[in-house]
Amino acid sequence: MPATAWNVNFLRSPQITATNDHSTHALIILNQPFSFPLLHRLWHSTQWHCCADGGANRLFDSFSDNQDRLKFLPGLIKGDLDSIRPDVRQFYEDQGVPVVPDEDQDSTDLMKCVSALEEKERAEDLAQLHIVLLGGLSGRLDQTIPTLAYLHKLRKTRQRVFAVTDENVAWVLDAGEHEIEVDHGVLGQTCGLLPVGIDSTILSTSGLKWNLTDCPSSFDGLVSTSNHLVPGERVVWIKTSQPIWWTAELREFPKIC
Ligand SMILES: Nc1ncnc2c1ncn2[C@@H]1O[C@H](COP(=O)(O)OP(=O)(O)OP(=O)(O)O)[C@@H](O)[C@H]1O
Ligand SMILES: Cc1ncc(C[n+]2csc(CCO)c2C)c(N)n1
Repeated sequence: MPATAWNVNFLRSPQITATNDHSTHALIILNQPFSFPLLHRLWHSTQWHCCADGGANRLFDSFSDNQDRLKFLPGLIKGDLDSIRPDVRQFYEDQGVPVVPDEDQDSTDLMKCVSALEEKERAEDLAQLHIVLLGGLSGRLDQTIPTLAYLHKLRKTRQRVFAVTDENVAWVLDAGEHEIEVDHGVLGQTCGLLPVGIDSTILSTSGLKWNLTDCPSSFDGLVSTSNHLVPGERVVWIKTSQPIWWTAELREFPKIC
């Protein structure tokens, strides 16, 4: 099997990459803090925008006036709607944004948004969009670990699902070989390979400061944390016998005036 190629071009400045193909990604905004530069960048590199319940409050609060708010209207707000504020709900409903309640108490608001995306893909006969989650890696542990678990499950049915915060971009690498294109303008130095949700894996890598060769990794043994990308290296190669979480540090994006 050839190595799976990965890039995080959706995090690059649209000015740098006119080739940024925003028509292939969906953004799901979760209820966790994020900076405006990160939102701005992700918004413009994604085609469909969905807020998971209280994620709508975060989007709304990213702007000081309605004129700017109107430039960032999501395609959908979905969840059990116990977190969205009444004023935020009213504002988006007035703009014609569908605010869809789903009372299911066995699935999270994130899961409800992914189901909505899948319904949209079916209804519009779309090719699968790559999913970008804004948030989901920090905050309450009983929300964070389910995000880690959910992306493990999604890898079986979705091609690409990324979780992005101001500090990290992370995703699950399936068993096999991967080549990650490293954009040093977007990614910081630090990265990790985290054996979450598996008993153990056998890892080999190149392009990192601390490389591994056929090395077992597990919670009982080695976890590659605080590893480094090597300046000048354009590709990280990873071979893993089991799915593994890959995480890389993000550089701070420039302020938007
Ligand atoms: N404190 C948190 N820490 C980490 N992630 C969070 C946190 N709060 C919310 N999220 C993420 O944002 C999504 C929307 O959250 P929201 O606050 O609207 O609803 P919730 O009622 O707390 O979450 P849920 O209904 O999904 O259990 C959640 O599904 C979860 O993925
Ligand atoms: C074993 C088990 N644990 C917790 C919940 C609660 N729960 C999980 S997702 C969700 C919806 C939140 O919007 C709620 C309330 C459950 N159903 N089953």
